[in-house]
Amino acid sequence: MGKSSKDKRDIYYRLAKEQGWRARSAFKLLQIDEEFNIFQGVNRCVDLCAAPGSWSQVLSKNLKSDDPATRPKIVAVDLQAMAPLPGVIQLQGDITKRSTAEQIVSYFEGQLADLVVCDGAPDVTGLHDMDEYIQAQLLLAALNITTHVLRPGGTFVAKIFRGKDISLLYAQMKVFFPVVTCSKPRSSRNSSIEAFIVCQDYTPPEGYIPTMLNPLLDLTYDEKNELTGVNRVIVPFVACGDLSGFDSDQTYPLPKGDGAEYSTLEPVQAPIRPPYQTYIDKKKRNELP
Ligand SMILES: C[S@@+](CC[C@H](N)C(=O)[O-])C[C@H]1O[C@@H](n2cnc3c(N)ncnc32)[C@H](O)[C@@H]1O
Repeated sequence: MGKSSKDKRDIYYRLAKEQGWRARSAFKLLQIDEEFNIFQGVNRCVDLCAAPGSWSQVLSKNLKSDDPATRPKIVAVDLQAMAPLPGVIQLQGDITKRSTAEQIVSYFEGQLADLVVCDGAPDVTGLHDMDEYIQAQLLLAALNITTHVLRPGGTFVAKIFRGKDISLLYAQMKVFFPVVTCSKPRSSRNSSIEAFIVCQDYTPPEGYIPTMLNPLLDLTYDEKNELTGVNRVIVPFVACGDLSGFDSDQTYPLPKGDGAEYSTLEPVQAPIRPPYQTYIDKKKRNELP
């Protein structure tokens, strides 16, 4: 018997079949709620990376609106289409794209969500560093959208991979949420580095203006749309490295591929490292433009 067929027969897989959940992941959200009570008082919710839709099912069944005349509003987003669910508005799109984020924001028509959940996972490549990196990018895209739609005091729950850079992600979440907890539901396989961060009491930094511009994720920003205020961080730029052999009053393009110009400072007496040595040799032989 192959490993995958054995895995599929675990208790949560069978329970999901019996109880009509679209995926065994439903139990992860249910168990997170058991521990953190995240559904209480939620009238509006966003389910990011929602397909095939078991988390949306859980939300649709468990959220109870304050006003019995209205259903809680749930917006579900995924790259893939998913079968319709009662009371769930679906949006097919990529959460790392600005246009998708804008559509989600527009669904809320100025009202803010009480809860944002994200069970996003890339197609795993098996290259752990790559998988962790893409997972972190999804998480940051989810956080970016969250800063637009979550009400102060609201909750954000997202899947993470507990890799070696996880403390950096925790630090990024702590900028926006005073209470950040890492949770591993029983239904999440022990063999997986998957876990969930439960970020509570959304409190953006004073003066923080949510922006769709995230240079990490969407390179379509331009000069007119520059980040401003506390969103704009300027770090010192320091040229370094061995510059011996360069004229102090001229600039030379870097070898092809670097896409930048290289300004010279005072020549320094230091051992010449190989890449520069080649460059300097070429310069001496007048082979450079
Ligand atoms: C583990 S599944 C989610 C399962 C879902 N929570 C459920 O309970 O049915 C991960 C989902 O993330 C989605 N996804 C991955 N990258 C995405 C992206 N950039 N934008 C939107 N969805 C994405 C995939 O299409 C996939 O459906």
